[in-house]
Amino acid sequence: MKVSVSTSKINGEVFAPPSKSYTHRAITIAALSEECVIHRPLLSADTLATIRACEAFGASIDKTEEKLHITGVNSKPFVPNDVIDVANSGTTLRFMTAVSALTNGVTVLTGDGSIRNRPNQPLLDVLNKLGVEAYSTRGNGCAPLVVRGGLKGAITMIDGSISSQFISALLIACPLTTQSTTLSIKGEMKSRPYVDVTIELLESAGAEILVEEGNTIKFIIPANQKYNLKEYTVPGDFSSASYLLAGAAVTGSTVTVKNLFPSKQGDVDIIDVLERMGAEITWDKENGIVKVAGNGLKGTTFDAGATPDLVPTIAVLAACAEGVTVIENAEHVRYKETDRLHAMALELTKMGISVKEEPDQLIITGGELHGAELHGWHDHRIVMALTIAGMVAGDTIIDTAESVEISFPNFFEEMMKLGAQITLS
Ligand SMILES: O=C(O)C1=C[C@@H](OP(=O)(O)O)[C@@H](O)[C@H](O)C1
Ligand SMILES: C=C(OP(=O)(O)O)C(=O)O
Repeated sequence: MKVSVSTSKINGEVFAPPSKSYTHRAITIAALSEECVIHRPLLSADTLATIRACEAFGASIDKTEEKLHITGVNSKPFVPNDVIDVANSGTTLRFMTAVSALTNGVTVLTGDGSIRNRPNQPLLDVLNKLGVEAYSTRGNGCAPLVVRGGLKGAITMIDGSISSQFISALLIACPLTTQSTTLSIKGEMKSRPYVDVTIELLESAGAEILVEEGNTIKFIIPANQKYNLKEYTVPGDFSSASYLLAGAAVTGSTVTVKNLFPSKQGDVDIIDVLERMGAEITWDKENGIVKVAGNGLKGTTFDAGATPDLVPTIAVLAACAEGVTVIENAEHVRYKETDRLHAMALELTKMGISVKEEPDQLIITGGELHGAELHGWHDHRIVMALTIAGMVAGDTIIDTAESVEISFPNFFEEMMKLGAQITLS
């Protein structure tokens, strides 16, 4: 699908969609519990992959738009009777690799072309130290993965610089084993807020994880725990909201986004960044309402260590701002659905913006965007960010637009309701 974007202003009120990260965790932890109702889940291509995988492990899931009723496997996932296909979802692959380690048989996990190029070796290495046989069929750390269950606790270590999803996955599986686990983090722990989201959900399910901060972060995971998630309401998604808020900021529009309550999501930082760049922004935390009005933006420095998913949005804000923006500490942004540093550098350059790409940085000099034919890289965040850029430039066509299905299926409809001049073909 292609999206054609003309210069647009957007105005009005919109609800942020439910959080993808919270939905993945709620489904997985509910599937390992006995019985749970999840209210307002995100139903998107990625969370549907998690639903399918949990069903393959023996959970039964009844779904409507408004809720999921999950009958879980009470800590004992079955051996799936087919390969698990996670489609495009990294979170699903990493979480289900760890769930596979809890079975008493062999699971094979694979996904689409993008997923089969994303790294998992640090997770496989730790699982092998925890009594599991886990390997990549091609020996390169990428899916297809094979996991023979038998997870036990141990004292071990993992590299924190590639993906926090490895840590979240282990935090979900290890409490259900018969020996405790201590997991130390080697190097800088990237995307830390996502691990905090995992712990928040585990605690809602009655689990206990101890965290030792210090030069080395340590997670101490007591054994023989059970999950008892009974009822959970998914909060709004700040990463998805970033496109709505940035869309208003770059087009000089006024937009109100609801369903944005304080949360452990790191991407809540978008509010701070917009403020720093000069947008007029207010956040009524009690009522979960963010209101933004576009104003001439100016460049900033942004550390992407904790919030990689904001990078495409901030790259577009930078392109529309006066002066230079440095997006730094961003190497891990290359290991997503696509290499997002490279993709954004290339596409913004096509729109006439000067972008310098370093191994872990983008240096973007704001300027006048012009319309262009752009590649969406089959990546939801690239497509949504470039749509915002197109609303400034006009005459912009972006391919692979269907990929918004991954996290924000009604993105274009919501934008059109706000007045964006968009056509799909
Ligand atoms: O755990 C999660 O829900 C996620 C963690 C982050 O990945 P990394 O930890 O690989 O950076 C983020 O980019 C992804 O969109 C969702
Ligand atoms: C990287 C993302 O998700 P995942 O890792 O689950 O594919 C994302 O949503 O931007």
